[in-house]
Amino acid sequence: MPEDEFARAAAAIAAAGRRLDRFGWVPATAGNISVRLAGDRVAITRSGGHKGFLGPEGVIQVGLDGAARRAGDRPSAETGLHCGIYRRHPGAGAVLHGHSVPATVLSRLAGETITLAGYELLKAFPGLPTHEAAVALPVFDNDQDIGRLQARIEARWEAGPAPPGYLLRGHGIYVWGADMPQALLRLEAVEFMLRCELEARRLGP
Ligand SMILES: CSCCC(=O)C(=O)COP(=O)(O)O
Ligand SMILES: [Zn+2]
Repeated sequence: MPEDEFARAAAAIAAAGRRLDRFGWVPATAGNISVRLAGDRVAITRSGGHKGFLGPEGVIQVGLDGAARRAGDRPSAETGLHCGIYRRHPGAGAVLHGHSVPATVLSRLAGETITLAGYELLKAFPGLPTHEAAVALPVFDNDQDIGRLQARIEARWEAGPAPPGYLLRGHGIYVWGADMPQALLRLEAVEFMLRCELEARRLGP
């Protein structure tokens, strides 16, 4: 029943918000979280709420075009990025966006990618059975025009295979998975590796 599906998705989103908040990845009202629903619908956080304290009204429904299903609802300002992921990657079932210190700082220092290599936790990414592999996370310049930003992201996806995540310069990170547990696992793995990269830079050569 669609209402049960939405209630389950809203509960998973609220639990994920509490988890991201515990790590300090959604300061102030930063971050947004979504789950794909049947029938080209998406459950997504309302804009402007604290993602660590999501109540029953904190999650709403949009279509895959990003439009709110209920008049007057204001979905996340970054809904277009979530819907862009679901449209392009049919296997995506949940999307997480956070503003951690490592993602924010490293994306400011990076070029077009951040390469994570030699970490055991790379195994959390699809198709990487050993720690000897590498993942090149795309880094896009931030843009308040979400449609324009999404067009640049799609152009990158058109250019070839890309990992299930990217960074926005000086802003934060997007990661997705087949479902919420997989999205959380990937986000935690990549955040751990970004923290290691930041720590290594502090220590110097
Ligand atoms: C207060 S953070 C600025 C907006 C942002 O980047 C974000 O992640 C939260 O926006 P939302 O509309 O999803 O609350
Ligand atoms: Zn954001």
